[in-house]
Amino acid sequence: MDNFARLLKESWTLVEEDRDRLSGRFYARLFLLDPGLRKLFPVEMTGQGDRILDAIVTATQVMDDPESFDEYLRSLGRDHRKYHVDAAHYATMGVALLDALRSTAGTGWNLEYDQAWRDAYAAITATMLAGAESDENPPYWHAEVLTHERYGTDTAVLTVRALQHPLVWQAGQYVSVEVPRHLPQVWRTYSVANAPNDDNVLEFHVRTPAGAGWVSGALVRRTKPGDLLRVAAPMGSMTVDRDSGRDILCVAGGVGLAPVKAMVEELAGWNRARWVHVFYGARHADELYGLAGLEELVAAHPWLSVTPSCSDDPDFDGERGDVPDVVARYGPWTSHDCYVSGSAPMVRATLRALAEDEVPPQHIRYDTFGNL
Ligand SMILES: NC(=O)C1=CN([C@@H]2O[C@H](COP(=O)(O)OP(=O)(O)OC[C@H]3O[C@@H](n4cnc5c(N)ncnc54)[C@H](O)[C@@H]3O)[C@@H](O)[C@H]2O)C=CC1
Repeated sequence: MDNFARLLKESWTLVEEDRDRLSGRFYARLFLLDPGLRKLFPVEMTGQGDRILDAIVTATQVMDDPESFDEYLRSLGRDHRKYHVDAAHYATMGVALLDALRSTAGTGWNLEYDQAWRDAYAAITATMLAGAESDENPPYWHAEVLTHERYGTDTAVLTVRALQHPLVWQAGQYVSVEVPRHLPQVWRTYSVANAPNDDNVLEFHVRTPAGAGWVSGALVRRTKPGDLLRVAAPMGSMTVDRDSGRDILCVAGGVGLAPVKAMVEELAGWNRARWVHVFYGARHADELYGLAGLEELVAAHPWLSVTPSCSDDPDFDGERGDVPDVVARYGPWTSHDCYVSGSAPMVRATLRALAEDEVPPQHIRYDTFGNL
């Protein structure tokens, strides 16, 4: 690790235990510097602060990996067009961030850290702005809800049509979604659950355990056909490597099935020679909402196999246990390309199982929603 990356990581340890205070100070300073910025943020700010800081912190922590750094930031810049942020806003946010870091870190902070964060922030925003400027798409698409199906009390599968412009994504990517009617200016990310198509139709799988997740709650319980959503730029690097001849392992937990389904649908358009194994885990059998659809794909494609499993259902007539353990039982996976999608603990456990199996890390792809 070079000195610059070391300074960023080291200085972050001074504030990381104090995220709430850092976030509070960042916003207080930001709105003092430019009260006009307040209107770019949702009325209710709970949780919002962490999202922006998360993005900046993730960026500083991957600075020693320039390739992923560059693509991550360019897509973040494209995505941030939905907030209508411009170069002047980024400059003001930089001042607020440095002030918040200094005052939260206290006496441990020094001039070297200060300079490292200034340089990092300048590099981050330059790349984000370059990403935003190179994007010819609108900042977001209006999207009409076409269908909305509920599975149990907390899961929904919905399809939407992006209206004003072709929306180009790659199977496995995710987009942020806003429900303007119920929660203006609050955006959350969802994986697109179908392969790219000429009809501009996107499918989403949403689950919201009781009481959690405002946007997911609105999408599951309050959204209906005809409603208008907003969808922003596609992001994420969990996409099928078409140049690889390796067979494929997909591990999906719950609604983590969404990107896996999109990838399998896309593979159906061209794959002939690669075996594809999907492991699909839920807690209870009645939560395997996507199984019937997967079985239809299995019937149509001889290269596809699907193994469902349940972790908390003693009556389930199939594999039982946490999905990473089930995957480990079926190994070795050393010669496969592996794709993992689900909650952070499930992804972590799967990465551990694959590491024990000695799968080379460069053959594993996943996107993190939340800290791994
Ligand atoms: N691209 C991605 O990575 C995507 C991720 N997601 C995330 O997937 C998650 C899905 O949540 P739910 O539908 O509620 O599914 P869930 O949390 O009920 O997960 C069910 C499956 O995950 C396994 N699992 C859960 N916790 C585990 C642990 N600690 N260790 C090992 N295995 C564990 C269970 O064995 C079961 O097979 C959400 O957090 C969502 O944000 C959703 C869509 C795409």
